Amino acid sequence: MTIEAATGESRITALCALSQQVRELMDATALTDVPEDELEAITADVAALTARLRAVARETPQPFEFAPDGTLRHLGNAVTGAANPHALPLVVTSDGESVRAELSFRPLHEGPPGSVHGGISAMILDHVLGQAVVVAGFAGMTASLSVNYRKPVPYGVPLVATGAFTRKEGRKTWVEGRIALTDGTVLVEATGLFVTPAAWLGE
Ligand SMILES: CCCCCCCC(=O)SCCNC(=O)CCNC(=O)[C@H](O)C(C)(C)COP(=O)(O)OP(=O)(O)OC[C@H]1O[C@@H](n2cnc3c(N)ncnc32)[C@H](O)[C@@H]1OP(=O)(O)O
Repeated sequence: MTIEAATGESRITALCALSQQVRELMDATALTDVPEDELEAITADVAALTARLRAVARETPQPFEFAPDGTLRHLGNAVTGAANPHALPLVVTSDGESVRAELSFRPLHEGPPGSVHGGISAMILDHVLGQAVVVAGFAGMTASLSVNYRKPVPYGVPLVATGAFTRKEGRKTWVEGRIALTDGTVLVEATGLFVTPAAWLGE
């Protein structure tokens, strides 16, 4: 994989603004209660906008790249990508040893009525654990992820996701993490095994 320097920052800013507006559209769609004729009119408007966006299209989302400040970013990522409407987007920070992200789910993420879908929580933890692998100085793909659902995850509530390295053996790295309320109450725990593909090491 080649990582290139970003170009066209003002266009990136516009793309991120569009993605945020689409998130709001998705939220509004999940909660709307407008009459049926209004739904049909809005559907036609959205279809027209979709066609305008598809007029000039990439084959893949925005790539891994170096931002102008020298940091790595992946604007097309489904969890962290500011240019991907699917992403929260999650902002993961690190103290050099572990990783942390403050987040809040939305009604759009509903699984069981009134709480967040378990697969959404697992997706967030997969990413946070992957970042913990990177912070530990390694790189890898998720080989296995074990998730323990302790309590239903509410939406519309501030939460904290954390992840940390536990051990390393050859190309295998184990990490653990959790999603908790801000008072520390653990909602979901996960352990992950990440494997550095032999190809990444030129083996
Ligand atoms: C900063 C960015 C953070 C991003 C976080 C998001 C992470 C992701 O979502 S990644 C996407 C999801 N994961 C994937 O798509 C991975 C798909 N799988 C693969 O590519 C490969 O199977 C991969 C890379 C996991 C392992 O492939 P490969 O390097 O050929 O493994 P292989 O040589 O067979 O095995 C290496 C070791 O790992 C072990 N291993 C491999 N796969 C598994 C597994 N699924 N479960 C348990 N152990 C495994 C093997 O037993 C072996 O152990 P040992 O060295 O003790 O004999």
